[in-house]
Amino acid sequence: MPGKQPNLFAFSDTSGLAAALRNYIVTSQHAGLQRHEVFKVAVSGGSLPQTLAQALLAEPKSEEDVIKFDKWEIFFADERAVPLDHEDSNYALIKKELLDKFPASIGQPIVHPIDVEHLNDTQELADQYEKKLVDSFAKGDSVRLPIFDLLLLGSGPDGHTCSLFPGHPLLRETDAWVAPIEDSPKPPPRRITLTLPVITHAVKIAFVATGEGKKEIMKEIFEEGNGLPCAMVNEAAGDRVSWFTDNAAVEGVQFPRRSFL
Ligand SMILES: O=C(O)[C@H](O)[C@@H](O)[C@H](O)[C@H](O)COP(=O)(O)O
Repeated sequence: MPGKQPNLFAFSDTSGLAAALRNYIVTSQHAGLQRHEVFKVAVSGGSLPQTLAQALLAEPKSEEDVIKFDKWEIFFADERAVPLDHEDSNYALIKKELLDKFPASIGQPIVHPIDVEHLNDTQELADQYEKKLVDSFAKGDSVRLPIFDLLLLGSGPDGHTCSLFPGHPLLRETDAWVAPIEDSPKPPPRRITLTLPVITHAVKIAFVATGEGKKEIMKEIFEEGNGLPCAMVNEAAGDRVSWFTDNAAVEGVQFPRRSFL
């Protein structure tokens, strides 16, 4: 249905992509601050944090373009059940790529890592993370789902996003906000992840997918769907979803590109 389709943006290089992503994040930040004076974001791991750093660490072009990092609350869209200083930790990755590089003078965000007390029990790890979401989003009220201002996600070469993998029973989860997974086909196997209802309920969802290695799966996601997790997000959230890609990742993909204005 026109207007309800995801936005597909393709750039010739990562600097063009990063500049547009910065613009999009700033617009989303502005909307979040208008709405509730904070900006609630969840981020994934993989190659995303590096692109994010390129986008966010650039000098602001105007007053409007300033990243108000001290107003951000950062959650993890998925996380591996490992200590926070482990090389597989998404927290460690974001810290290294982004948080540590942001000058302290502009203020620090509130960051919500997993509670490493529960690394041996992924169900408890997920439950405790869900409690953090309840504390932040529900504040004593009963809410059906948290509404993130923005999700910043990646797509795996098999069409997974967060730690939701093709054909996995977790794709049918309807109640939990955060779920454990013990058999992730992408190592490490033990993780927690936001569930599909939480992902598709966000105000905005941005995917970043770059490189030739993504070409085949992008074709499948956009042309066939095939119940792939990324396609499920596209279908459920429609034009609240924006894909930031490079030309190599979408070469030959039959889906209308939008120009980023
Ligand atoms: O923890 C993870 O494994 C990630 O959160 C995962 O969902 C990632 O975003 C995709 O696998 C894309 O990764 P790339 O951008 O590295 O391809």
